[in-house]
Amino acid sequence: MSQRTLRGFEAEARARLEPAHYDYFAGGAGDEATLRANEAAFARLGLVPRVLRGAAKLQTGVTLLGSRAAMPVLVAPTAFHRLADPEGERATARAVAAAETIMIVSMAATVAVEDVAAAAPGAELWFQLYVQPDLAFTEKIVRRAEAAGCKALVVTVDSPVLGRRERDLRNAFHDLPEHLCCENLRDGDRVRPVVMTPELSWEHIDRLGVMTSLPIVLKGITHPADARLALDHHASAIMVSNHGGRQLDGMPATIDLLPDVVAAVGGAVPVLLDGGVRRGTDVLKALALGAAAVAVGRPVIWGLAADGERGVSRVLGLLRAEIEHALVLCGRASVHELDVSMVRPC
Ligand SMILES: Cc1cc2nc3c(=O)[nH]c(=O)nc-3n(C[C@H](O)[C@H](O)[C@H](O)COP(=O)(O)O)c2cc1C
Ligand SMILES: CC(C)CC(=O)C(=O)O
Repeated sequence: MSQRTLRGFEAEARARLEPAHYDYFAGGAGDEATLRANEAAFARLGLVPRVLRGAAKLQTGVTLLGSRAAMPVLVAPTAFHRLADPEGERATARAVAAAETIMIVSMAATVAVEDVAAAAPGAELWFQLYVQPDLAFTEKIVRRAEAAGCKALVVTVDSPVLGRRERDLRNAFHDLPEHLCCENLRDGDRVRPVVMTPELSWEHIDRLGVMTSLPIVLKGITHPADARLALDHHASAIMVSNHGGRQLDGMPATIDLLPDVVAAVGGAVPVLLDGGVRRGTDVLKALALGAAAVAVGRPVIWGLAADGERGVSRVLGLLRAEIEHALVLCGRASVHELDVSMVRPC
């Protein structure tokens, strides 16, 4: 067992998971070119350190939309945690609370958002929403997230339809097992399916802005023109994401898309990034290129499948340690001191 790196956790998780469930978590859309590109692009960037700057006392904390995180790494929203561990999202949230960071709870969680919040008092939770075509039902979901104490609404905008995931097609993985369901979609005595909204448009974002006073984060913005539109439509933050390569295959890596989005936003709101972050040095590269923080998706699932809450704690702890180590080696005392001059192709 090699659990000294985030990638080591994947091997352990793979050994424990049902093969079709492993494929669901690990896989991407189409040829999985974007899935591979996300990690490969980080490897093509190098960090150029400064020296002799006496960086002994480190500062890794960030504040995002009023939520405090002890490191610039959030937990990205991922569905179906109870496929990885019986405690599911409860275990993830406890580990996130201990690591003092932020969990973006998926609308497609297998534990209700109220129960996630109750399991981890003190955890900073944001809620991810897929706008449902039934806007009255969408509003009910938003109200539940607000009442559970979620501090931001993360609206996923890259999924007007679901990506074509060929591993899932091959495995005929369409549904959760009988004993699990998307608890946030309970409606009376039935559970609604997750439905994508092909007609999703800026008008929906405007309506959500009226519906809630929570800050709205748009997840899945990649084109600079959309980043500018997001500002016009009062987004409080933007998340550069290609959904971990699970939606439009053939998209560039997120780290390669980040600089143009950062330039378009011009500092007006925080820009977050996810996709392929596997090392503390990846976090530093993203921050140097203008991200306010990053999020990790699969590594958290690998930790959860390998060893439940402890596994997620280990994954988050490894990232924190790697960030601190890389910061010192880069001659920086704070995650706020990173700038574009320290990133070069390698
Ligand atoms: C198994 C799995 C489930 C996911 N479920 C959701 C989801 O419910 N909502 C969402 O907005 N994104 C979802 N995502 C995308 C993640 O939020 C994130 O964009 C992606 O995982 C980041 O890439 P990484 O896995 O390389 O860190 C999911 C990703 C995975 C791998
Ligand atoms: C339930 C799914 C729509 C969750 C998701 O976003 C994903 O699998 O990428």
